[in-house]
Amino acid sequence: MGGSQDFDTVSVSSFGGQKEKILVSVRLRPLNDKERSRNDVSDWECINNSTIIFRSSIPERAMFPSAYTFDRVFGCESSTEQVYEEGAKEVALAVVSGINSSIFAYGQTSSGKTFTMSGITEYAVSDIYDYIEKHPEREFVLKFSAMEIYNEAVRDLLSSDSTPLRLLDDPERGTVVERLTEESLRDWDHFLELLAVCEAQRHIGETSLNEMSSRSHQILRLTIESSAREYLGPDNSSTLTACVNFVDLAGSERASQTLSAGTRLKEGCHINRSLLTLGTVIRKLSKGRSGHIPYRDSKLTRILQNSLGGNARTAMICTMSPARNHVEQSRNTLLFASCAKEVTTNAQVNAVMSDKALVKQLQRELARMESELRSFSSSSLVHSDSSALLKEKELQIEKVMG
Ligand SMILES: Nc1ncnc2c1ncn2[C@@H]1O[C@H](COP(=O)(O)OP(=O)(O)OP(=O)(O)O)[C@@H](O)[C@H]1O
Repeated sequence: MGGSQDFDTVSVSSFGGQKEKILVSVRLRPLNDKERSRNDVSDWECINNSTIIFRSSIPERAMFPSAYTFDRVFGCESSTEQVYEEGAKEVALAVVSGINSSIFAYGQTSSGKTFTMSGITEYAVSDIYDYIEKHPEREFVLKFSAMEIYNEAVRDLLSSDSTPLRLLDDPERGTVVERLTEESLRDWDHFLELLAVCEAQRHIGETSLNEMSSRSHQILRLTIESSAREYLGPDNSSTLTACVNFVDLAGSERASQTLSAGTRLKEGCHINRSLLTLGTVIRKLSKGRSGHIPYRDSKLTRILQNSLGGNARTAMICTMSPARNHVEQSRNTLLFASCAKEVTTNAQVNAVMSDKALVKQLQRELARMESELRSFSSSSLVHSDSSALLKEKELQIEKVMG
């Protein structure tokens, strides 16, 4: 297997920040055999590209809202490819331009999260390879890692060692998962091989741990670094780096109830803390940024802090069953989705500068300041300010070279 994530000797700077809302879609799956066999009926219908309505003749349901609007809604006839094209592609592919991105699947158990997310992951990585092929002037390095969070323990899905991994705080990169395997991707086939490894690792979990599939979160992460193959002058010497996360969340039944009522926080040992915290974080962010946002209360929200209101573009696909029997869960999913669409992120282009490029840039700044100092030497105030700045730049160069 590949090496683990290390702290690089590069500095990351972000520029070109753009505020935008999380792209929120809802996907309705068809009734499944089990639902049909118990004569369950479908209560939901997508009436156009962005509105889903509740159609029920039951009078006590009339008090609930009956129409919900999102960026996109997909009815049961929609293919995963369509969901990808219209609900995830633009966000996922931002990664090739140095912008972090995340695609989440949220919904109750067996609503179609894994079905949707595994398709989206493959379509996105295939498009990324297409993009790379069309840009021979740049050199791309792809790294893949995969983790699972179960009962607040983070596990490496590319390693047979199931020891929980620790989270560390890095001043530049935020939360880092210590010793997480990072495989350099050779090609598409290698990617499929690694997906199979993840699936097998998850499978072991499912048989040994009760309800693992719907109680755990899976994060597949592709990190892409790119730089121009030819030297195009000092201003183009930076490398772009960003990652895209494909997040298949735990089943939202139970946890989502706190989002609506805020009262069922104490569900004893069955609480999925990460999912509860995700609900709280999304609810608080949807009301604006005032007050404390409890990212640090769970592993999931710590690891994905940037994707939740930070430096990233984010798409959320909320999956639901159309069955009347699941109406409460479906409403909770729609409530979560409604909060998510109010959340704003601030995606930026991440440029990594090598030590060599950094020294060059500092030397250029130093030369500029020296010439400024000469022309303003008559003013003692400017002189003392500039001298201090010069000293600071010199120290920076010494530190980088040293
Ligand atoms: N849009 C869809 N069209 C056809 N079949 C679907 C669709 N969505 C889900 N399914 C089927 O429904 C079943 C449950 O889907 P899936 O495993 O993706 O659910 P899930 O939300 O990931 O569940 P869990 O939380 O338990 O892991 C699978 O057999 C899947 O193939």
